[in-house]
Amino acid sequence: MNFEVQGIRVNISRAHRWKLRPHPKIRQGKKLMVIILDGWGEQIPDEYNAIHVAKTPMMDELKKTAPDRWRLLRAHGLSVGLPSDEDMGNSEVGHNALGAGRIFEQGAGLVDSALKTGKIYEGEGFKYIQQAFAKNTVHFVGLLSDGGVHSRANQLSALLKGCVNRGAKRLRVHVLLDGRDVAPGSAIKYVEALESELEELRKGGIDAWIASGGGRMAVTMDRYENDWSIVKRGYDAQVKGEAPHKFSSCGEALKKLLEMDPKLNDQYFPPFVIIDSIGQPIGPIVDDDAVVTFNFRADRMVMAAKAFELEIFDKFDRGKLPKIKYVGMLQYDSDLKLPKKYLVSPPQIDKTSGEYLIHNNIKTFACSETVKFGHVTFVWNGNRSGQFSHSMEKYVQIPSDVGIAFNMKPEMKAIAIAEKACDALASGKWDQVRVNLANGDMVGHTGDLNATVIGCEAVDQAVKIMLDAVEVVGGIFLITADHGNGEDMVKRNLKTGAPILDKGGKFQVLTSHTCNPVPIIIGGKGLQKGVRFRRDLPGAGLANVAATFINLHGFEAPWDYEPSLIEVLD
Ligand SMILES: O=C(O)[C@@H](CO)OP(=O)(O)O
Ligand SMILES: [Mn+2]
Ligand SMILES: [Mn+2]
Repeated sequence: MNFEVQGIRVNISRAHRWKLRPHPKIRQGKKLMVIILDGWGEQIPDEYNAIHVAKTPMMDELKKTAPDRWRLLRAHGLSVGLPSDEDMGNSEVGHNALGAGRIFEQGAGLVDSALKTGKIYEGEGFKYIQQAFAKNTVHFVGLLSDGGVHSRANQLSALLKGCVNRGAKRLRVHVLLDGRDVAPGSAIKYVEALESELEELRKGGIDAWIASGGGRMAVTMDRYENDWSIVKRGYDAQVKGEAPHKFSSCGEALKKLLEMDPKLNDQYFPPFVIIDSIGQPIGPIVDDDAVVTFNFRADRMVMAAKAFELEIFDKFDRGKLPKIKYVGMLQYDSDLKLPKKYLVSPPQIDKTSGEYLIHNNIKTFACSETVKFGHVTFVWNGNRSGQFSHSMEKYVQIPSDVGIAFNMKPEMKAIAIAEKACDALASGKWDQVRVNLANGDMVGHTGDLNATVIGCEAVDQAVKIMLDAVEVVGGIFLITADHGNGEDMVKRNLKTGAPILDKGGKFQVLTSHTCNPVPIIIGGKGLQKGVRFRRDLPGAGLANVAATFINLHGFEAPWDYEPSLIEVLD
């Protein structure tokens, strides 16, 4: 559409037309169930593939009986906006792509470029922390590994050096141990590397130490307000210098805590504080210090950001809040403007499918359990809090189990989520019912193969319950996943695919996501005859899904979305 402003002809980009054209062949008005299986990839069907070992009659049948409506999608690397195809997928980039229908360069790559070009040092965020360089301490809080899902150790190293080169004199690092995106037991490797970097800095006259630490699942990195006590433990160690365990170095902490509990996985290490020779913590966060949370991924930093920044805060007793200069590596929530200051601007994910749907009168119900709730809402909507429309969208959260590792209850809330979804569908109020089933991922991350098998069986049962409900209303279903995890529970020789065994013949557990493709399946009584997957998009990925479900709702997808996966044969 064209119009004139002050004599200049302006063309309103087609992207801003929220009204979508009716699909030429697919009718509107069918109910659509969108099911995201978290951490459910496709991989060699052997004994270390929990999804293969699990009894999954529903998913097996869908694969066998509808070859035109079952295919694989890329869910890692460049297909989801990560720096390279060596990068495994993750929930944030996966759900961003699913919901936005396009590929956006994600935090990992944005931080890499900002560090490489030096732009990171020119922004408002850096200038803010720079005020603490001359007389105060700069603290770095974040996940120490090269998993690349939430953070990357080489970005921390570059930032530490960048701060020193620009005048910082006193640095403290508060490390969160991984063992989830990287091998369990590998934390020591990252700690040693960091300790030697800090030692180098000390040789140059900089006062630089690791000041506290703990495992990511026990300290700081909770998400979606599942368990504030995790954030409190981190806050107490980092800010107050208080923790149940005190050691003279981080290396010693890891060694001693492992001696106390040899089975302890890095991600569950209790909080610890490093103390000096007279027993005082060497790096509590105090007035006028600067604090950087160096994770680029939002979900597991939002709560800590609130604890560091919000004046009004009632989640736990912070004591006297020090007056700090706090920045995030990225802004973690652009709607809440949290944190206010940050080093790198997050991806601007706009015009997501959810917003199009409400403009086209498609009403959405979204549901998951707490640990994945934000994935099908906040992350799906381009890291945007809340609903686009309160009357046209409803988001329901089923409380996750708290205080246990998920291999203790691997069924998680799959059945409860399925039942909620069925009720929503049967109510007739909602056109799209969207759920995330967490088991393949959350149980997969524990590295417990048997428990993951049980978790995947629960997922299959939940899928069956939901597909039966779709059948009753004559609707359509679309099942896919955000990345792999449960389909591979063992470290493999990259060339042969053979499992790597340790000296005792035991397999080496894989707790991380994978680079495997994920399935996508469509079906249901309401699916128009002749609809099948196109054959000309062999390299399609998660970003092609949004156009696909917009078609299934009976609309043409926005022109700038990645192409739809389906075609309709006459
Ligand atoms: O647990 C998490 O934070 C990540 C892995 O680091 O998993 P997901 O991307 O599936 O949320
Ligand atoms: Mn996930
Ligand atoms: Mn995961």
